[in-house]
Amino acid sequence: MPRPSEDQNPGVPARAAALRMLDAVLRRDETLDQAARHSTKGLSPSDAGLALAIAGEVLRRLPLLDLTIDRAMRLPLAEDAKARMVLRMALAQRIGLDTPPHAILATALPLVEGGPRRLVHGVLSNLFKRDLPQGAALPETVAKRWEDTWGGAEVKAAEKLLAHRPPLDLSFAGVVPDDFPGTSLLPGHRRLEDAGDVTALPGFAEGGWWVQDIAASLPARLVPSDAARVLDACAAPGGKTMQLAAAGHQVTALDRNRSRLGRLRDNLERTGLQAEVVEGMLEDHRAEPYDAVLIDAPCSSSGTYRRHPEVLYRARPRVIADMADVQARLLDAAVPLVRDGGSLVYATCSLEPEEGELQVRSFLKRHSEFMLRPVPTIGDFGPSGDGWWRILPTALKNVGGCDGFFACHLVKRG
Ligand SMILES: C[S@@+](CC[C@H](N)C(=O)[O-])C[C@H]1O[C@@H](n2cnc3c(N)ncnc32)[C@H](O)[C@@H]1O
Repeated sequence: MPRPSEDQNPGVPARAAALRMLDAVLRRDETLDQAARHSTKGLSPSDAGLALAIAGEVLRRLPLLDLTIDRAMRLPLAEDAKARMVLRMALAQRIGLDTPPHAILATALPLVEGGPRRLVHGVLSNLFKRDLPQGAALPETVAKRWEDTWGGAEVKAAEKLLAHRPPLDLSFAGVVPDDFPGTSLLPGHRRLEDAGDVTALPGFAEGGWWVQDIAASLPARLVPSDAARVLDACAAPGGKTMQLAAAGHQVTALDRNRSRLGRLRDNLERTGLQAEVVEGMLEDHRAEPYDAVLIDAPCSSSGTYRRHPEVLYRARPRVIADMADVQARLLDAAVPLVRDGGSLVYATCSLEPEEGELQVRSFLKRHSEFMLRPVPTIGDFGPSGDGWWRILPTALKNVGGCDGFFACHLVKRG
């Protein structure tokens, strides 16, 4: 995409970067993080942060923004028109970031220089005089899928959570200091609203804690405390490896992705925790059977919609089906790596039954040597279905919610 003349207003480069990011996410299927890496090159950290925030606000509200735009147009605007994206960004800044109308206009119009400038100016001037819809909305296909699977209350809860940036959850390696800010919802956990710069929080340099959504902290809690050797089979960037190491297990952290393993090593170094780090595929991993294997499997990530709203556009049925195939292969590959009587913990940050309930039921049909051990109730999280944790959007809804998640504990008969 050509870069507009960005010297007109100091706020334009951040908006131009947001435009490039949205194009990369919605047309080239990139994640926001991937898109941010190449779209924000050369920007100051604060401009890069602003570009990311604008793109995120658009993705949280896209269906409502389009409805508002379509109602304000006399002639329909093409779905992929640049003017539509500029209008979406302008409305998202007004609604989600409270940017003043004059600042929005001054930075939006240069993006359509030599194009439909008058149209964009007219539509925005008109819309800024009206009440704009404040909420967020799931794409229609996702809302329908989740309503069919989980019911309308879960869709409503998801849309409510999506409208706000989520609180920050921290997991602690040891006892949480009494004077540490925030609210504790589980042992070893603190939740902070508007945490700001995490590196400025007490204990960052000492590595006593790391950022981890509370739902993502559940699977490692299923590994029995007496499991000596534990394989974290899809380990990077290491949230669960750190939990397991902090709980005293002897952990092998395996992952196929070298750069993500680099982040895992950095995390271990910062927290001073120990694990054997192995780069490789679970399918090729050969070792003495472990007391427990944790598979935090790659998935559609649809449960992370609050922090990564682009998953709502990327987690299409084809992607879900492909990831379910990968997960089945990983589960099968783990079977010989679990000792008799040992544990296999399976988890995904997905709200799709194909990556959770259905996956496990079909594994149990293929492997009669395994059985489900019901998960316990800890804090507000209790077992559902056949005895797993199915974490839905209504979970913790009065205290800021959490990621959608699935986790279960399988035991190999001894
Ligand atoms: C959901 S992420 C894991 C997150 C991690 N457990 C944590 O808590 O930070 C899934 C990981 O699986 C890894 N992965 C995917 N296929 C794999 C395979 N066949 N063998 C090993 N790792 C794999 C990916 O590289 C990715 O890092």
